[in-house]
Amino acid sequence: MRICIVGAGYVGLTTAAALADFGHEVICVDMEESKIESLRQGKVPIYEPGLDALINKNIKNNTLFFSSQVEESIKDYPIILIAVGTPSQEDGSSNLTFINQVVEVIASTTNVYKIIITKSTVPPGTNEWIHQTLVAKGINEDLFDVVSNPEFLREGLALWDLYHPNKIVFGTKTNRPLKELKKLYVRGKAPYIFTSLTGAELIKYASNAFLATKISFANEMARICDAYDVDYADIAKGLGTDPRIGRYFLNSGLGFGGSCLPKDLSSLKHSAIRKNVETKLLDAVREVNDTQIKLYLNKLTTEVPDLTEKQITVWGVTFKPGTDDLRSSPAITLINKLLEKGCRVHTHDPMVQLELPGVHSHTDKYESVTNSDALIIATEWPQFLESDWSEVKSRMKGSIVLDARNCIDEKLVRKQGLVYLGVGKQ
Ligand SMILES: NC(=O)c1ccc[n+]([C@@H]2O[C@H](COP(=O)([O-])OP(=O)(O)OC[C@H]3O[C@@H](n4cnc5c(N)ncnc54)[C@H](O)[C@@H]3O)[C@@H](O)[C@H]2O)c1
Ligand SMILES: O=c1ccn([C@@H]2O[C@H](COP(=O)(O)OP(=O)(O)O[C@H]3O[C@H](CO)[C@@H](O)[C@H](O)[C@H]3O)[C@@H](O)[C@H]2O)c(=O)[nH]1
Repeated sequence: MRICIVGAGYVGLTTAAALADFGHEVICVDMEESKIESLRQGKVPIYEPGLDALINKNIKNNTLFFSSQVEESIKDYPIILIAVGTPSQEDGSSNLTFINQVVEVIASTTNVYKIIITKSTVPPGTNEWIHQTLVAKGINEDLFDVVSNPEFLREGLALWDLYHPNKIVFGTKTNRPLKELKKLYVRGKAPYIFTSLTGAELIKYASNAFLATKISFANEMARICDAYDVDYADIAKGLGTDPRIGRYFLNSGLGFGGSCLPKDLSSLKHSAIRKNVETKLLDAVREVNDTQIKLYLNKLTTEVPDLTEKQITVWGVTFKPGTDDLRSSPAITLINKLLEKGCRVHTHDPMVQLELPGVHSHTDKYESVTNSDALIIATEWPQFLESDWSEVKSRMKGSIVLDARNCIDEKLVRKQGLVYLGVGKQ
């Protein structure tokens, strides 16, 4: 099949590489010319394991192309897959400017039948709106089908997820595009979930809201464990053995960040309010998450009451391990709070040299702790788990290790005479 993917961001690029590898002819277009230019030369602007090699393989095989001629490509291709960003607005609702731009182009260029697939995460009612807008702009309903096909990939594991989906969701208005849609992906044993346009949109929001709920539940349980001197890891293990609960997404720590969970939670709340539906649970999930950083900072100030002029090292700045993505990273929020309190902040991250005023970034993790009063682990990169704690101790001025992802073996840290702090970790 010939597919035009609009948006060469995280989802656009990973999906383009996978679909080209599945045997389709794929063109990935973006309005950012410099991005397209470097992609044409095989330079991939994001870090995702395996993506660089896959993109270059497909470019060589002539199955994957890049272009900044957005309009021409949309006109030329029979299947349009929209993967543009849908960022949060100040009130928490989704900014649909980029979706609107693409719909405008589709409306002005469609004169033969097209399947228009929305992969971007969009609020309930958006795909219905796309359909109605095209009709209102004079495009005959015989000339298009709108499909809501949300994406569930995780950053850092994006290609694995695209090759091994656990479900494929298609929201449609009619059965007409189904035959073509079934040729799109490698499905394995994943079930198809066929639903309405709005049903598919809500499956995506419900998934991310549920994952966020699990994390906030874990964080609240860790607070209770802390108060009762119980190790939360035991609780997570106990909970996780029940298949009705499952062990995934029960790790406590600084809370959830990234480009999706916080944004989608806010957008879902906004969509509910627009229909006068109360969101007490979603509000509580957000509240717990918003107070996690304060909780860890309070833990730190029990040992270091005045943080002014203290040198604090933060290990891990990305929103989770395995990515270079800093979008809504809890580590960055933490760093900004430390700067506000007058700390001198040093950082180390295996992927990112942080460029932030007032922050000293180091490529070497041991060098980053030299003369520091405290070390905070903000992202659970595997490299941190295997640290030489005697080396850390010998370089630090102070002795506090605040494990804000509950990922370090506290016995190894304490053995070196360091003070180990965690929430729900004794
Ligand atoms: N990042 C993820 O892990 C992930 C996973 C599942 C779903 N999603 C959803 O997928 C969507 C895209 O996310 P992302 O992280 O890939 O976004 P992104 O911001 O990384 O990339 C979006 C790209 O779209 C381009 N673009 C915007 N408007 C355009 C236009 N009119 N024409 C051509 N190009 C245009 C931008 O230049 C940018 O390169 C969002 O709705 C997001 O919620 C993201
Ligand atoms: O037990 C856990 C698991 C995760 N997190 C945090 O939650 C955030 C999100 O993690 P994750 O869900 O792995 O990252 P994303 O790559 O943003 O993926 C989510 O968001 C995507 C975009 O919508 C969806 O496609 C994915 O299915 C969904 O997992 C990160 O800050 C993690 O540190 C925890 O605090 N505890």
